[in-house]
Amino acid sequence: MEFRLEDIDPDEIERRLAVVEPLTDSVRGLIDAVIRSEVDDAVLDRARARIDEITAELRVHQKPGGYGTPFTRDLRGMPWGNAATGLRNPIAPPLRPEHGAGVSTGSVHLGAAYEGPGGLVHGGVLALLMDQLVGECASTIVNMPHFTGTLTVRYLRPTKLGRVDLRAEVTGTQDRKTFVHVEVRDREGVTADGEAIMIRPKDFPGRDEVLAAIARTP
Ligand SMILES: CCCCCCCC/C=C\CCCCCCCC(=O)SCCNC(=O)CCNC(=O)[C@H](O)C(C)(C)COP(=O)(O)OP(=O)(O)OC[C@H]1O[C@@H](n2cnc3c(N)ncnc32)[C@H](O)[C@@H]1OP(=O)(O)O
Repeated sequence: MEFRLEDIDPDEIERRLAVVEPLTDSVRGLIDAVIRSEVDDAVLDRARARIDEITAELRVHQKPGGYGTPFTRDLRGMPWGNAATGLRNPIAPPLRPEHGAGVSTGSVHLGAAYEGPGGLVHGGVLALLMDQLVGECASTIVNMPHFTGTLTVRYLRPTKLGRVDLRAEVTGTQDRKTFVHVEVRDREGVTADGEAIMIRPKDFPGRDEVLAAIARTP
């Protein structure tokens, strides 16, 4: 986990998102189309050549490694490459968590790209979403990042592709540990639940900047 300060204002964030979010959405559409298209092989071949061209164009100037987790002076995080929530990441559904007092919620639409057994959501995808939500739930309660130490998932019944709702709730804290319960529902009710032991790491790159930003927060 590495945090870095990126000193930009809300207008600049909105300007960047206005460009990249529609691009990310278009690529999500592309992923879905690649999975479900029944066009001729020649059309698929032509599509590949055009996509390769676009990929080469985007690679002319790119970051090394992952996108990282930049944050502003107001502690607004911009983890736009995150696998579950990333606003620049076409494989992220994306989950857009909302946080209350010790409770975090989020809803996603899981289509063909998230399939495991036919017509059903992949168990690993559910674990991914649960992991993210418990992480954010534990982190926002004390405004410090937490790692998932242990996440125990029970798959209670199959989860249908389509709308899925998640809810996480802090059930206790002990020193650097925060305990979180999480539930997943499809349109017919609870399909999976989990218990997480979240741990606030003693140290992580960018920690001093995060602490300084928190100290400035009223
Ligand atoms: C924007 C600015 C920032 C501001 C912040 C505000 C909001 C932020 C919003 C969002 C934040 C991010 C949200 C992310 C969400 C995504 C979540 C993930 O996917 S996390 C990746 C997967 N998890 C790992 O990769 C962990 C890998 N493991 C480790 O790094 C270490 O093992 C770690 C940190 C988990 C523990 O290491 P130690 O050195 O701190 O642990 P020791 O000191 O030995 O133990 C401390 C206590 O924890 C228990 N413990 C240790 N490891 C445990 C484990 N794996 N499971 C359960 N308990 C464990 C121990 O028994 C001990 O408990 P006793 O004090 O004795 O009661």
